[in-house]
Amino acid sequence: MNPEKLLEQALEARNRAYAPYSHFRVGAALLGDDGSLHLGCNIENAAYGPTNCAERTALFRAIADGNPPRSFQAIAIIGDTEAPIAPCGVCRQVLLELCRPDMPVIMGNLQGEIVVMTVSELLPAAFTPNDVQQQEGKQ
Ligand SMILES: O=c1ccn([C@H]2C[C@H](O)[C@@H](CO)O2)c(=O)[nH]1
Ligand SMILES: [Zn+2]
Repeated sequence: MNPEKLLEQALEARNRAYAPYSHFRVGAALLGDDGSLHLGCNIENAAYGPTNCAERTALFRAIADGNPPRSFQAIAIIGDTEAPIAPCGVCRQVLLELCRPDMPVIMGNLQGEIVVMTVSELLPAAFTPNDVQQQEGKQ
């Protein structure tokens, strides 16, 4: 699937956003290695903190549906931003955990602008799953 088509799917997912506090709607579409599609939207909460971003909704949904970590081809994200929307820091850390570091993150906005960066480009000098696994080896 090309980046534009995956962004179209993310735009569909954006319609499902539950954002009564910020009114800022975000959609995400995660493409599996097997061609499966996993949609996510942001889901807000009156207590604010429990809010889940569109990216994490798509990722957690895919994992819960039985897709193994790092079995994804790409994720597209769309929001009504001036420049193509960039994932928040928490989502970057989750992307690094559950996706391959060279996986493309396709970022878009409603004007049709697109920026593509890899997961590791979005979170340089990261704390990684490997750092914890090395500690396990010392015990
Ligand atoms: O990349 C982003 C940035 C923000 N949000 C959501 C969180 C919150 O519901 C609203 C405003 O930050 O947008 C996302 O879902 N993804
Ligand atoms: Zn986020």
